[in-house]
Amino acid sequence: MLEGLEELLISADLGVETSLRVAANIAEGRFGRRVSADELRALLAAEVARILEPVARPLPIYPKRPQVVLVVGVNGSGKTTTIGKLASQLKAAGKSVVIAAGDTFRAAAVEQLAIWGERAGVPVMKAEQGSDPAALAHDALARAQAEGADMLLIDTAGRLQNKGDLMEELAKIVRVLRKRDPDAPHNTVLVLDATTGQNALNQVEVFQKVADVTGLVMTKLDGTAKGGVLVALADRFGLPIHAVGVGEAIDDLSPFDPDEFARALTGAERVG
Ligand SMILES: Nc1nc2c(ncn2[C@@H]2O[C@H](COP(=O)(O)OP(=O)(O)OP(=O)(O)O)[C@@H](O)[C@H]2O)c(=O)[nH]1
Repeated sequence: MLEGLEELLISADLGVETSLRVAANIAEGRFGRRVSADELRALLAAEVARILEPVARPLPIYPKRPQVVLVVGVNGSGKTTTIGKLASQLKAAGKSVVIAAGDTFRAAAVEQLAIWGERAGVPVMKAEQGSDPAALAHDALARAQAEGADMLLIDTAGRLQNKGDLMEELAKIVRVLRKRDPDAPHNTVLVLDATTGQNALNQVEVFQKVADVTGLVMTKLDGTAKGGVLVALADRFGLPIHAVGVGEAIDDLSPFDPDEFARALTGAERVG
């Protein structure tokens, strides 16, 4: 039974280390007793939910204005889309929001963000292609301060091919922001793509080195990827999971619900 359970967990992308631990926790004290498949799924779901509960935390909103949220992640992980969805949610909650299109390297990324800004009804600050993203971040914060905006969301480039450049670029953005506000950025959110599986663990490690990551968003959970790596991430890093992306539309960003997630992952009917 234990072996079967371990295999199931590994195939659900929990990773070997976490799978073994979860399976061991469940098996503890249960040897010699027959457990039905449904019972096993329920036990598993409860154990997964128990690991995830402490990290299911929405993006904290501070009274401080403007709250600066730096959004980092590799290209294609869903940063731009997540910023658009987040801006829309914040706007709906009565917050005034400014977006900075900080991936100045890719013209398409800036255009895409402008479209999201329009949809969300939020201004998007842009700069010329190839210009210094730190200068843009500075101007965007100056504007957000002048307008008394509640939130500033900053998109960044995600070129991991050259870690040194990325590190320098993000460090410069932070340095420049701190000239205007010593506490900025208040949050650094790493966006991860569920379809990258166990690779998400490496991405967290790399981005923790280049930026002070304070929380995660996992995208593309509407596809075939079940996102079991979130359990491994929680187990290993304990970073808050602020939200999950469940589609390409503006409303497709949901709070992270550990019980629901655990049920979907394990196929259990009910948790507990
Ligand atoms: N199905 C699904 N697709 C998503 C989700 N989030 C983002 N996407 C899609 O993933 C692709 C990449 O998303 P982007 O937001 O452009 O990713 P990015 O990290 O900003 O990438 P760059 O602009 O290349 O830096 C797009 O086609 C999005 O529509 C999600 O939650 N579900």
